[in-house]
Amino acid sequence: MINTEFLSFLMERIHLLQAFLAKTVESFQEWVEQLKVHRLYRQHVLTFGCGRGDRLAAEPKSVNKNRSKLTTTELASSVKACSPPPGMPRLAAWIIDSASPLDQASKRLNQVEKNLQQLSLVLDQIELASATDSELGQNNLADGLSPNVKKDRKKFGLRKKKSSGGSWGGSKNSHCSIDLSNNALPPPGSSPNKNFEPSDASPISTCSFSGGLSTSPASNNLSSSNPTLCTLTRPHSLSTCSERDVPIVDYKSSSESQSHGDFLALAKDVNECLKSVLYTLNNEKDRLKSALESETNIGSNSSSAVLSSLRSILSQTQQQNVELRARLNKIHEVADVSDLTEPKPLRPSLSYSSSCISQNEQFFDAEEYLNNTGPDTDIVERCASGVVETQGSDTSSEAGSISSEEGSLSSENSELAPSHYNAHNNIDGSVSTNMTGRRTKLPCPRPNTEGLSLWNLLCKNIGKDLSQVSMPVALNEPLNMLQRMCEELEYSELLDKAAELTDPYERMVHVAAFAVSSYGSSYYRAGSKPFNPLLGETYECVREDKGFKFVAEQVSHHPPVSVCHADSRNFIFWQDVRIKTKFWGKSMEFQPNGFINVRLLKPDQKDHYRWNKVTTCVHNLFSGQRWVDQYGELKIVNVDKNITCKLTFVKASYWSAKRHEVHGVVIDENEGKVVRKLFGKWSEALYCGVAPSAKCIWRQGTMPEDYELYYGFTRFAIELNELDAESAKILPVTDTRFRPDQRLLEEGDLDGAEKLKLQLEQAQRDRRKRFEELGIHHEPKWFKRDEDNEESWDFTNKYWEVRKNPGFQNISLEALW
Ligand SMILES: CC(C)CCC[C@@H](C)[C@H]1CC[C@H]2[C@@H]3CC=C4C[C@@H](O)CC[C@]4(C)[C@H]3CC[C@]12C
Repeated sequence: MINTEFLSFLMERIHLLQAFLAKTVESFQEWVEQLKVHRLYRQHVLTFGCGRGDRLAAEPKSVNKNRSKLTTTELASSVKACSPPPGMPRLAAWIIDSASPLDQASKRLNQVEKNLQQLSLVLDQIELASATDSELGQNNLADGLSPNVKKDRKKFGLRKKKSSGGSWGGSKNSHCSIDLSNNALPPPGSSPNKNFEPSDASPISTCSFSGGLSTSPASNNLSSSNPTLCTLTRPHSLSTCSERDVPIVDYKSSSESQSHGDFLALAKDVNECLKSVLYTLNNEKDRLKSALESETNIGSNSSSAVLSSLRSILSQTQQQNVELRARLNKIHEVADVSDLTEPKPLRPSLSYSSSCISQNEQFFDAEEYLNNTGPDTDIVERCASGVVETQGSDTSSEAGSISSEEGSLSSENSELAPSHYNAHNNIDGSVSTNMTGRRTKLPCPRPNTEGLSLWNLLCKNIGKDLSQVSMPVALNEPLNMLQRMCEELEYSELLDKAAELTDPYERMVHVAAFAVSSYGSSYYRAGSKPFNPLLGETYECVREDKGFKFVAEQVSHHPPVSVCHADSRNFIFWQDVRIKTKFWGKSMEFQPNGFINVRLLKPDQKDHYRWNKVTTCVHNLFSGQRWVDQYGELKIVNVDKNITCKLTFVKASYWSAKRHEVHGVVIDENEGKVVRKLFGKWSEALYCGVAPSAKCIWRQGTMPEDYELYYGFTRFAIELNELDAESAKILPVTDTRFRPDQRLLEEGDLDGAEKLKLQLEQAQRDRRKRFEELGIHHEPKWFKRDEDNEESWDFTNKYWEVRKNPGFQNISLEALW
């Protein structure tokens, strides 16, 4: 009775165990699958990098599906194929190392499942036997086993076990010891190596078997229903497992007792296997945990290493910066600029460009000395609003910088103005100045001209002379044509250098570089046009640092003609500019007529150079991205020495990537041979000779900070319209610096500028009318027509005489505004 109870109890436990195991196996296998996928993903990451790893990670389902079809061996071999290189992260190493134990554990669980099925069959047998025993009350064979069972037991290596006390007998009440409790297992979280060691060093080898037995008809059924079981063998390792802790149930030489023996052997196997699996899992869990921890540490360590190296680089750079500043200050202190002081003592000058020719000056960056006061947001907002109208176009001049191989600089200084007063300071009252007191920034950035329809304007004026068409002031830059002519002297050092040279060819080379340099800054100025000067308007620029004084006057309104004259110890420069404009639809061409003249004063007075201007073209008129091109032939003639220089400005072509190219030759016309070769870019530099040994004669200077926001002005251009208190007392009222609409534009007051501009233009028309009615012909104040050449204008030098004595304040000048 007890026996039956015990059996049913056992049955119940086994079913429970089976159900539990079925679930466990299922979820374990699921987990193993997931792990496999993850392992593969990590392998991909290791092999191909994160990009592909991510891709894999993005398709976990498909990977999972595909991968689940792989056998464990395939997986293991694929893992081996991608073995991590030495020094790879611990996590990666774990992924690869864990492949084999986990696969084994998975196999073992499968086995356990099968064993449980066997157990249940054996139990059925036992039940059957005990029922038969009790019902028929008869014993079977003497040893309690059928011949078949005996055979099978031999075959599978199963044998009866003795109890721990050595007795073969035992109580029927003895417990079956399929120990599912955790007692024999390591406590959670403990290291399996320390706390739990299976009998064999390798948990895999301990129980890598599959059990299978049958003696009874039931087991025969089993064999036939599951043929694999018949072929399964029990390895010797089982004996290792089964030597210990086997609970003995003593049955008196009956088939039942033998079945019990089988049952116990199987149960013990299951127990050992489960222990081993648990061990493996715990082991792997711990290893995974420590791998993860170490990787996290490595990650944080490496990022902190990067941070600390960045910090040290930063501190080094700061140190270098401090040293550089100190050096610059020293340079500045010892810089000798006295030799530039002619009429009055000269203040230290600041550089504008990348290089210059002067020997005893050194380059230092004006920005180091900034007071740094930019326009505030208020001004910017004002700039962005309002659209005004302006008039016509014109010529102007620009300059870049010079360079020589020795390294040089171009510099500027102020006109003796001791105070930094600017009659039209920044709106917020601040002035950004450099060391000499000259400003380094315009008071306001260029207004936003989006939405300005140039197209409508041009359509309305088709057929008209565009120089006479009034254009919105928003299209203007706060400089006029007279000032742009002065801008051509930015690289006047080239002329100083030319004057020093005794070789006439070299002198020509430097004059040619000066001619090219005047186009340099126009590269940045496609966006806006200079103001048209009013008739009688003048502009003077005294640059003691550069050693020249310049004066210009608007001598004609119809057609607009601007003339200028500059004096220096080393040269005289003069030119008259009339611009012919052609509108081509999307682009506009400007052809300045007239000549530019330079006379080098050293070593003799007979070195006169004259040249024409090439065509300037503004492309993409109606889109924001206007760009400038220069093309044509520029011929410089040395009138006195019969030496010429022919320069070609190559037109930008759709078919070529080359832009802004200039090349040319210096020809000794007396001998009819090329004596020098020149090449370069008008926006960059001009070289003499043959590459790669060519010598750089001129290089465009660096642009100031935020130049795009400030009309693309160079530092030299920024200073041209500056008005300080002292100059304000000296200058004639006709000087451009007093022109109010241009000043308002500079300050960002578009509405005010527009209104004033219209008023001034109207006043000019009225004046003209009045003069015509009175029969008075306008006579330029400071220039007179060349008697031999109607088109040409001579400077009378009266301007400087009157300036000196009695002073412009003491003579009456026509009020233009
Ligand atoms: C519709 C608008 C925006 C057109 C703008 C036209 C501007 C960019 C044009 C008009 C007249 C042109 C100037 C004409 C003459 C000279 C003299 C030369 O030695 C250098 C280039 C320079 C100074 C040109 C620069 C570009 C220029 C200023």
